[in-house]
Amino acid sequence: MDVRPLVAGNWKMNGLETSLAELTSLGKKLKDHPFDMADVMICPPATLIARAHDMLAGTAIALGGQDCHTAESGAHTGDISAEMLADAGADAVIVGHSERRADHGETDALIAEKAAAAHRAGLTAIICVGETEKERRDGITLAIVGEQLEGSLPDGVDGDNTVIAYEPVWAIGTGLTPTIEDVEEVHRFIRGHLTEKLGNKGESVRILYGGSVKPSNAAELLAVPEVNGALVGGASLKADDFYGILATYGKNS
Ligand SMILES: O=C[C@H](O)COP(=O)(O)O
Repeated sequence: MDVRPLVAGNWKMNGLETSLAELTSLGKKLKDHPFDMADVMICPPATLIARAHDMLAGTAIALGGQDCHTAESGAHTGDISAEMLADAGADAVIVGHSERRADHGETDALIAEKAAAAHRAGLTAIICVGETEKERRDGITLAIVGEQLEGSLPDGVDGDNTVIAYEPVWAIGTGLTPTIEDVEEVHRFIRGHLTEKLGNKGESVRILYGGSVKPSNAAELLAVPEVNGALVGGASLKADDFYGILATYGKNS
């Protein structure tokens, strides 16, 4: 099944008010060169979502958060609920990024609860999976990704409310990428898992590749079968680089 690609930028813990100039610049590029080949999203730090939402009104750029709590509200100092992200103007939220799995000990079960919270708030959950360098070396990549999918997907997943991002941990921010064959193998495996679990609904869930995607390698990576877009870290911080990745899909003017 042909699914509309999504290119999402994850700013991680980067971005002050001055960084919003990059969003203005990206919005202008997309306005000057109307682009309808893929959905475009930026996930800035939570502090910037509301301002970004105001700035991006009328543009094709959607917004996402980078994490959410499982609860709607309550005594959880420092946390942000999916409802709060939606209230600030987000359309989606990343859950289970490997940096959260590593830095905060997040488990598959917690990530499934966070994804369910995203759905409850009307947000698309972008659920991240991916193996470490050692796991790849040990030849257990598919087993690890399968286990993460099994544990991290809540009930009720479909192509409208969920996106899967395959991000090999060792490829994040390192400049390293898997071979095209390895990317294809994992994406086909994820698609198989989704269709086995969800039937036809599993066909429409977008599967993004993430890990050192940049303008110079995007064309090759995004052309791989079952790669339905990218989750971009470092290269999403600059409008020119991010637009260079988007332009891989072509522009209509
Ligand atoms: O969420 C994005 C990824 O972790 C990829 O980051 P990167 O493009 O800087 O490697």
